[in-house]
Amino acid sequence: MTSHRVLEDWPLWYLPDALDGTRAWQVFEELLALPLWEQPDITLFGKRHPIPRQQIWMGDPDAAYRYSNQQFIPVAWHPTVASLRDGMIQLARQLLPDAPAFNSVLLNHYENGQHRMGWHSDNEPELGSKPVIASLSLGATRDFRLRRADPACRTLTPSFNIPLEHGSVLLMGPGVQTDWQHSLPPRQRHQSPRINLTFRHVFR
Ligand SMILES: O=C(O)CCC(=O)C(=O)O
Ligand SMILES: [Fe+2]
Repeated sequence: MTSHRVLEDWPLWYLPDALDGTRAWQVFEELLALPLWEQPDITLFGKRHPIPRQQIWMGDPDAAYRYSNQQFIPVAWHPTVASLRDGMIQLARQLLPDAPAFNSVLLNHYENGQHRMGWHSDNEPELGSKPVIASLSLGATRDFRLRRADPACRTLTPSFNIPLEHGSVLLMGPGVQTDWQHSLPPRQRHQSPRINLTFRHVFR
């Protein structure tokens, strides 16, 4: 499998053909049809807004997760997602032999180019101090943007985009969530849907 090391000093890899294209489209259609997608409200500066995307938390029953001040109890593993999880654990361990077994996944559905995700790091305490996250992308290619978490570092290390293609995996290893932030900026001209799955290990 092809893997590109994205950064010299951090364990970040891009694997463009992690999932075979035909299987990836089958999975995409299957996940798109799940009756589980939700668009919860978040509170920003005291005002409630629906999040600009749809999501599903899936995982082991005790892998509860806090996100944007809300507690999410994961829904049970869908068999297709469980089999993707097993593949992602194997893949992660090829590059990071100590990678933990993923026990939860956040699925995001970006219906069109207006759907997006703002700057953040996945550094919630339940992910531990050295999170390993495998991010699988399906459907439309969208730019994933990275910038240094410390604003003082941003002049020396500029922000950059990685276009995440259908069937690709971005593997983020220890340190990436500490030193970097990421976002999925809106792209007005992109109208087709995308699904992203970030496999995580939640400590409990
Ligand atoms: O959709 C993406 O590629 C990013 C998703 C993400 O950053 C997250 O779920 O934490
Ligand atoms: Fe993230």
